[in-house]
Amino acid sequence: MSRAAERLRLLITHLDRPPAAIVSFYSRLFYEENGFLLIKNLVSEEDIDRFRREFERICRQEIKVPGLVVMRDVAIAKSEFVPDQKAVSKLQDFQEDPELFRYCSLPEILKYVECFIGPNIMAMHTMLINKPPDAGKKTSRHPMHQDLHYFPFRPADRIVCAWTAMEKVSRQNGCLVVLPGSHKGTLQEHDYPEWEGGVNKMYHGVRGYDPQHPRVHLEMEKGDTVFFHPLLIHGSGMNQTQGFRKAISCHYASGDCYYIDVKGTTQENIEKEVKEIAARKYAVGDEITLKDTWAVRGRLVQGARISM
Ligand SMILES: CCCCCCCCCCCCCCCCC(=O)SCCNC(=O)CCNC(=O)[C@H](O)C(C)(C)COP(=O)(O)OP(=O)(O)OC[C@H]1O[C@@H](n2cnc3c(N)ncnc32)[C@H](O)[C@@H]1OP(=O)(O)O
Ligand SMILES: Nc1ncnc2c1ncn2[C@@H]1O[C@H](COP(=O)(O)OP(=O)(O)OP(=O)(O)O)[C@@H](O)[C@H]1O
Ligand SMILES: O=C(O)CCC(=O)C(=O)O
Ligand SMILES: [Fe+2]
Ligand SMILES: [Mg+2]
Repeated sequence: MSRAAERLRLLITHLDRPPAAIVSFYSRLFYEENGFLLIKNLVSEEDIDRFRREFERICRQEIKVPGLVVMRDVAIAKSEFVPDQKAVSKLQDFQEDPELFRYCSLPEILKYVECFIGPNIMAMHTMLINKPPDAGKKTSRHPMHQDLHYFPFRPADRIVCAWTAMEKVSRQNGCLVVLPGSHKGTLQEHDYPEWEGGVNKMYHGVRGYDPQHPRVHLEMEKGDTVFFHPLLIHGSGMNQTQGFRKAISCHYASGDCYYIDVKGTTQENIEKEVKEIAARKYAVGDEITLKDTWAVRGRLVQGARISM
């Protein structure tokens, strides 16, 4: 951290009731310098319990949600056991589930999001991550990556992710691991890591990041929320407990972001995979672009949808 930020931090910790303006200024400075900001106890226990119950209903197949993608861990998918609802490792694209989507509109979340990306706010990508106990092959890990690799829209500074712990997350159950300051770099090349035990579909890892870069493990309590920049290099460790580690997240972009053509860029490989999946799932041809797959999923949650 810069000396300015460190002095502010000391000031805040030494004051009984630090002025809100100082806390805000420090928070913003911390985000600019590190690429993430952790806010403790932001989402209520009651809301999280409701999200959990909705997740369980989906797993039990009591409701069907249009567009929802249910992922199973690759180790479980390839095992001989019949996968039950417990084997769900991730829900993706829950924008058509009103109960889960409530997360994306929570005022306490949007208050921060607005500070980072401005008043026009689109919820672009939603996930509920249910990291399973590792079956022994370390496939529960999420390789280090930059989320911008998946996004064909810009500018990067007008995109932010909110990620809320739905229970205590620790090094034991595979908390987030971040490389502070890595968001100041550019988008790197990503590909599947060469892991012996296999790797989940689309879990690309950043190629050749500096292993000497300091790492921070973000241990969090239920309701704690981290906001992070789409260029921040992050991942998560393996889940060495018997419980399923739960988190809910949304990627927001400003309503006045613009789409880019990823042809000829490092993002070509992910575009190819997304197109293959879209073709299978929606029986569409090659005319569908990466842009289209995002434009249909994005939902306005505040302000105006201008160019997204
Ligand atoms: C409109 C397209 C939507 C997709 C867009 C996704 C964009 C992601 C954006 C992310 C933004 C930011 C954050 C980045 C985070 C990175 C991610 O989380 S991306 C990961 C999300 N992954 C997906 O969305 C993958 C989409 N899902 C699928 O392709 C399929 O569900 C499937 C994983 C291939 C499973 O297919 P399905 O037919 O349902 O399952 P089976 O019939 O049981 O298996 C078929 C085959 O696939 C193997 N398999 C199953 N699960 C996995 C897995 N998790 N990883 C790898 N392989 C898997 C299974 O073993 C079978 O293989 P076999 O050899 O044929 O036996
Ligand atoms: N050999 C490796 N190659 C590439 N990435 C790795 C490797 N080992 C760990 N990572 C990545 O580092 C992050 C943390 O993973 P890991 O499970 O090793 O936890 P850890 O941070 O080393 O904590 P612990 O030491 O408690 O296991 C994950 O994103 C994981 O994918
Ligand atoms: O919850 C996790 O393990 C992190 C997932 C992640 O970084 C992602 O899906 O982009
Ligand atoms: Fe990520
Ligand atoms: Mg390790």
